[in-house]
Amino acid sequence: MISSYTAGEMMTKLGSIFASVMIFYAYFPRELLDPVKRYAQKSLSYFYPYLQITIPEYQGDYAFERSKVFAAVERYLNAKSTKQAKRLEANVTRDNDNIVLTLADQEQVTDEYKGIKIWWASKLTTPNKQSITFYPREDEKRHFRLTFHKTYRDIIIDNYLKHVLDEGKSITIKERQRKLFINNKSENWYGYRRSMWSHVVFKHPATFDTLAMDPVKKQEIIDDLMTFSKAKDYYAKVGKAWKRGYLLYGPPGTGKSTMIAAMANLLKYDIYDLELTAVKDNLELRKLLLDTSGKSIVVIEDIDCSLDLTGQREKKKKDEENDPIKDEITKKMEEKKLSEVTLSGLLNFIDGLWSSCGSERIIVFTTNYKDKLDPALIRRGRMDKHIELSYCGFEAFKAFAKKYLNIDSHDLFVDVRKLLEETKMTPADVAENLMPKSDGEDKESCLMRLVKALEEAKEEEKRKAEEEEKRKVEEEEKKEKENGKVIKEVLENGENVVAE
Ligand SMILES: Nc1ncnc2c1ncn2[C@@H]1O[C@H](COP(=O)(O)OP(=O)(O)OP(=O)(O)O)[C@@H](O)[C@H]1O
Ligand SMILES: [Mg+2]
Repeated sequence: MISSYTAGEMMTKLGSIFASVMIFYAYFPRELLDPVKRYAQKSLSYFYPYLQITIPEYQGDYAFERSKVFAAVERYLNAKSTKQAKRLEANVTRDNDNIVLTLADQEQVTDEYKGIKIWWASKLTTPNKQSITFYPREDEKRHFRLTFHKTYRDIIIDNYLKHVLDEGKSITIKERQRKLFINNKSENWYGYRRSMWSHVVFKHPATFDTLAMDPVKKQEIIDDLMTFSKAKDYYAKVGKAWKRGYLLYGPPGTGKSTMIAAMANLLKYDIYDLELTAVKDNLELRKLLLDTSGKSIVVIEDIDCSLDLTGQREKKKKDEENDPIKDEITKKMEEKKLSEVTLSGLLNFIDGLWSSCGSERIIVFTTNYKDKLDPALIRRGRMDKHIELSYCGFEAFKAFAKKYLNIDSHDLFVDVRKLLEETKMTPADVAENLMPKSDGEDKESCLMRLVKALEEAKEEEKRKAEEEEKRKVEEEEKKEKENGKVIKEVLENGENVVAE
């Protein structure tokens, strides 16, 4: 009989059966349909050896926040589904141009845990009531359903679900968009925007690979950071807060800020760039601290210029009248118009950071003049590791040559090495001279430019040293002359006294 149907007739027949079922559903009284459905499900579950767990996207009808469990499961399944599922949904992440693939509706993936097979499915339910809403989720409700054999009930509930959540969370951390926070002036803390920190997406390209410095020193810093980031249990065991302080010091242009970006990229932390001069007083500083979160680096750049160490400065004023460094700091401080934050306020801030909410934090200070800082500020326990970033050495130059010119050796390297030993040039200047100025510029002319710049710098240093020497000699001569004059006067006076 069936074979006598053509394909077209077959489709028509099936279509009419489907239509009849739909009409039956639509007109059959709901009060009768629900108990029938419930009864059918109950009898089915009696014979059905599997258990199901549903994880809804929003818990409760009026929940505005997406369930964290759902989000973690979603991340976990996304990682699995890109390899397994045939139908995926592509979404663009917020503030970003990355594409994230998620399981499409009704799509399934299988997972295995300690030899147990688990089936996951993504479901979308659309209620048939007609409503207009601002929240699309009210129309569409998504959930994940996991199915497994009931023999494994305990292991799935006690172990597997925890494993999924942990994995999901760690993928979220790995893939999350990191942020760079900058503190707002307190005038803007309230009102429309109501925020102590403004943020942008943190996308600095610096990494430890691109940071040119002595490889041994670099590896030591990387190891220190990695040990810190994995030491949750250790810190808990010894009863220390899971925090670490770094002081980066060295002349301008030696890569202090670049290293902070590399640290954040390595550990995948957010950065809180704290501008102390925009903070009115110690109380505000404390409030800002409370508004930061874990997995972050709190940075205070140019700490020497941001803080009014009045007490100390007044005491030292006499001895430092001719100190050009101090003059420069004072000038910078005046330009920035100081806040009322005091040294003790800052010390409390750091200690507070150590003991307050959130863990896994790093604090970094940068300065051009380490010696000018109050020892209390940088003692171990506050600043655990002091890192000096200095003028460009040969190893750092080699890293730049690899990065910009893709070479490991060249005849001119000998000259560069000698010149770098004889003169001081910051990595920023070496990079600027070595970088090809156009697409076609050849390696030799880039190296030549650097050699020339180094020679000029050497000449300049020599000239300055000679000038300084000349100045010293002149000063000596002047002093000697004055001393001679005084002696002469004394002698003359002595003769007069004798004559009288
Ligand atoms: N060691 C380095 N490796 C790679 N690039 C560097 C290094 N040092 C400096 N640079 C380059 O030089 C520029 C200036 O560096 P950076 O801002 O990190 O210096 P800084 O030490 O923070 O200076 P300042 O004390 O003035 O703040 C950056 O654009 C960076 O790319
Ligand atoms: Mg800097």
